[in-house]
Amino acid sequence: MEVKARAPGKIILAGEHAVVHGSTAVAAAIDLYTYVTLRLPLQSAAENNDRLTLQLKDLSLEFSWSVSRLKEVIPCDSSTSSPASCSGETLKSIAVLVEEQNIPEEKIWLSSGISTFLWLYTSIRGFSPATVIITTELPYGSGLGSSAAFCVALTSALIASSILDKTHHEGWSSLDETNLELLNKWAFEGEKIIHGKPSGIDNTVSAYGNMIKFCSGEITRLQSNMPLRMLITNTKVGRNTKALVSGVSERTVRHPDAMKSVFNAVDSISKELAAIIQSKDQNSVTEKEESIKELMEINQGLLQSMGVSHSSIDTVIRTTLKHKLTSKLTGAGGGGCVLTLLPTGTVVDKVVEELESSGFQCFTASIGGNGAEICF
Ligand SMILES: Nc1ncnc2c1ncn2[C@@H]1O[C@H](COP(=O)(O)OP(=O)(O)OP(=O)(O)O)[C@@H](O)[C@H]1O
Ligand SMILES: C[C@@](O)(CCO)CC(=O)[O-]
Ligand SMILES: [Mg+2]
Repeated sequence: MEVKARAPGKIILAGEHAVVHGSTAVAAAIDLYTYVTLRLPLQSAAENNDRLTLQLKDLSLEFSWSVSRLKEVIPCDSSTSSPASCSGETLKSIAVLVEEQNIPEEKIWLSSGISTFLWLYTSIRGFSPATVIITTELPYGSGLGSSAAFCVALTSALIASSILDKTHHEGWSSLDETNLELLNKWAFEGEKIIHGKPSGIDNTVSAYGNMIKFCSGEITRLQSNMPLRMLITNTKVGRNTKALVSGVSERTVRHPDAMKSVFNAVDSISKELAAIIQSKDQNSVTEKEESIKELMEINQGLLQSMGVSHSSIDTVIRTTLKHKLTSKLTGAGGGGCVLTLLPTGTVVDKVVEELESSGFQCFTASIGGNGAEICF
């Protein structure tokens, strides 16, 4: 049997980092996906094939464990029908299984993803053989939610494999609300292994799609009433969300009052942004775009004060400003991707040429599309 699933990456329009500390944030799905194919052997063949294999196709990497080895190392009680956190002890056992795979040194950043794979797989499907093939259109570790798309797509495929009604649909179809809620909870637990202390916004927007306002786990789906175009520039500076999130937490412990004010300001920015995007009033689009521009500028300043910007991000901001365009980092920062608002009528050729001549990679993506989907 074969099940396919896909889940989108995201951009955060306002509120990253502060959202981890209880502020509101606004995020939208983008039309770049992570795809998972789950191949389960037929019952008769399962006896001869007792392996769980993970293929990361884009990286030409394959990892494989015998099911008996998994059973020997991973505590059995980790298999449960309702989403629960991976204990420190289980994570240590899983790390042993990951180390045995001798991941190439230059790809060692994959370790947390592979641990998450082993944990989600064995928790949801138990100790059974399968081949899981993963491909992605998202750059890894660049602020576009590659980790969340990975967790959501994987969990969608695992949950879909246990849905009994496998009526064949043409193409991709979404999951029902109950399964969406379930997979989102599992994906959040997976994100914890990769991010340490995620807010849950990335897995939620990847699971549900569209555009959302998110605050302390509360989701409000937003209906955009204006055109919103963003240029995405990948600085190609590698970074890791877990380290950046914990850096902000450490700063918060050192300066609780000052940081509280920063997080409050971000909360106001996100709420105002959500209101502008949803507003049906006939204010000219130009006026709304001017307000969004200013909010992005203030948000970027606050992200700078949280210590998560980077000289490469500053270069993108300066370059786009020469073309009268406003930018802010998106996702965890520290490098990664930068968003530039493209007001109606903007011609991007010149600014893209200048950014790319500095070694950055630019692209546009459609904002606010589908969430997790499956295909039998
Ligand atoms: N397709 C994938 N296959 C395996 N592991 C993946 C995949 N995508 C992401 N990961 C894991 O997620 C890690 C990157 O997650 P990280 O949260 O640091 O960045 P991001 O999710 O791209 O950006 P952000 O969290 O800022 O949106 C990788 O180092 C890897 O461990
Ligand atoms: C930096 C952060 O706010 C967003 C990463 O895309 C982390 C999180 O919310 O989990
Ligand atoms: Mg991430």
